[in-house]
Amino acid sequence: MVRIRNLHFGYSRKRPLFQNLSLTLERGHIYGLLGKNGAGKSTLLKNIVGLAFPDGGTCEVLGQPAARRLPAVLADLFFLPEEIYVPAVTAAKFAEQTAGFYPKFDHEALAHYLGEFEVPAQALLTALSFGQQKKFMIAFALAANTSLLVMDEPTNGLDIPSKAQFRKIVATALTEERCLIISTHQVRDLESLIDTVVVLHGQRIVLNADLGELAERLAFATVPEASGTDLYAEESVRGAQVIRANHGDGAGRVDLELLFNALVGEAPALVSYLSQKQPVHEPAL
Ligand SMILES: Nc1ncnc2c1ncn2[C@@H]1O[C@H](COP(=O)(O)OP(=O)(O)OP(=O)(O)O)[C@@H](O)[C@H]1O
Repeated sequence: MVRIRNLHFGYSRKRPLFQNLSLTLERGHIYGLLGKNGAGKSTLLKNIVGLAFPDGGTCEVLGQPAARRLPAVLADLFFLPEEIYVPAVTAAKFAEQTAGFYPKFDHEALAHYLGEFEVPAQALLTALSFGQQKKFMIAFALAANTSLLVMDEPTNGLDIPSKAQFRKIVATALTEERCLIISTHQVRDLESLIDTVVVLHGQRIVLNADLGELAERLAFATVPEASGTDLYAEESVRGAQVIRANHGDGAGRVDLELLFNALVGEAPALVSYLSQKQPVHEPAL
């Protein structure tokens, strides 16, 4: 679905943002793209949807270079940017005017998602609050039913109940045919939604791993004191939060925030452990 090889990209030649970045994304998955502020998540998504062009390497989507922006590819791809702008029309009018760009658009699904999100369908979009506008656009993006759906920080501006609704609705929208990429720097927003975690750090992808596999290999715990064999430890008010090798104690829950902190903190023991038997699809760690 998305195949990036040795991508080089920078807004200026002096400050490359990506160097030799490789990433493969497949259908039937919800990917969570995590990275610190300024790591380049939005820029990577823009390369994927053909709004930024590689300086080197390749970025292919649906088998075509993304930068060519072929009509057949654009009809099967939806990009929801972080900043949204809506025209002064109702939801129904917007759908009438815009759905035609997406051959698989599902009007019934749009009505259903708007109902779930409690977005008034008869109001002018410009009269909605920012959070309601965002929920409208998320509903529209899901209803477009494209093979590739890319959402940049979709939970920004959503209140707590809406974030839970978001997770529920997105989970029901995934099919074997679709690939969803959701970027965020608010790691907790994606817990219990994504099945694969992708971490962007230091100009490259440092992790692209199935959460189930990670849960089998790693154990996350809060303990009174960290031990020397821990792969990563972080002090907290309740003791030490640690990541340990899971020696067959069954798969638990992956603490995404702790894992993320460890990877962007370049925890050498964890990086070395994960690279012993690669759960990642990229030669990054
Ligand atoms: N149009 C642009 N021109 C020049 N520099 C840019 C442009 N857009 C982004 N940048 C720079 O590229 C870097 C990565 O920005 P980007 O928005 O991709 O990061 P991000 O990981 O999405 O960050 P955040 O989590 O804060 O949204 C930042 O240093 C930013 O200042």
